[in-house]
Amino acid sequence: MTRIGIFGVTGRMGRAIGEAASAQGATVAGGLDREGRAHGGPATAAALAEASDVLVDFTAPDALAGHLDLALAAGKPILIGTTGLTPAHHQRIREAARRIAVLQTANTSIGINVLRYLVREAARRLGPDWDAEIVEMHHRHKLDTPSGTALLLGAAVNQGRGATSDDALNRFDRMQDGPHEREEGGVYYASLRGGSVAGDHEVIFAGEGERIELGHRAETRAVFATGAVRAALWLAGRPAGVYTMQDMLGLD
Ligand SMILES: NC(=O)C1=CN([C@@H]2O[C@H](COP(=O)(O)OP(=O)(O)OC[C@H]3O[C@@H](n4cnc5c(N)ncnc54)[C@H](OP(=O)(O)O)[C@@H]3O)[C@@H](O)[C@H]2O)C=CC1
Ligand SMILES: O=C(O)C1=N[C@H](C(=O)O)C[C@H](O)C1
Repeated sequence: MTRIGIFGVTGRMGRAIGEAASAQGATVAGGLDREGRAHGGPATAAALAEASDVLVDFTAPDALAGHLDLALAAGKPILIGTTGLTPAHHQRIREAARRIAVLQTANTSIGINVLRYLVREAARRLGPDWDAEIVEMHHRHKLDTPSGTALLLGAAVNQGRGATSDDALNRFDRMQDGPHEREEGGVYYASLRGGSVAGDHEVIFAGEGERIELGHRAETRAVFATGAVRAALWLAGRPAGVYTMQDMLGLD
């Protein structure tokens, strides 16, 4: 049985992953909270990494480097689900992936990863004349804005349009530089926070006289947890490298 070690075991996602593991033939090796306290399993972080076949990280960006170091020291694969990552974090992931398998994704749900594919293909065919607007809503406790998934969907728009980079045309603040017209080709973001919403995302392509709306609603955090366990099982035993949910699902 594959043993999963959970960084962030006391959090919303950590608890949901604990609940999802056994249904997929996995077991929880143990987990750590913010202070590095063990909750089940080995007493230290290093011992937890040793006792796990695969690690998962659903914590906070400033914890990423330490968790990668633990995975590297133990030679164990790690799934990074934490969002709000900067380019420096992504660089750190690429460096670690020279020696261990790392799957980084802002969203482990199957539905979002299929939506990502649909959005890229829609953007490719529609072109920049169709204005792209991304709207997301999450629970009141979420810290990062926009969501990692909104950025992932924006990257899909940029890729579909053949932009020079995944975030080439991103525009986050409509009021920056004062009132002005929408920039042609820009990908704009709107974030809502409130209540207990697990995660809603919508990509709107607005053309002249018509609109296409592609969206996903997570009705429960269990969809992320189930996808995370599936991805962790897939990752266990893989050779070093950076992996994505697309690799796991066989989507390009
Ligand atoms: N990729 C995906 O599919 C998904 C990603 N996420 C992302 O996962 C992350 C966690 O979300 P969620 O579970 O809702 O958050 P919670 O705040 O509920 O849980 C965070 C967990 O991480 C721990 N933690 C917080 N800060 C640190 C730190 N600096 N070092 C080590 N551990 C820390 C907390 O410990 P303590 O209890 O002691 O505070 C807790 O166990 C967020 O970035 C979120 O966006 C969320 C859902 C799906
Ligand atoms: O914090 C959350 O809850 C979620 N975070 C991820 C994100 O930032 O996209 C994924 C999901 O939407 C839930």
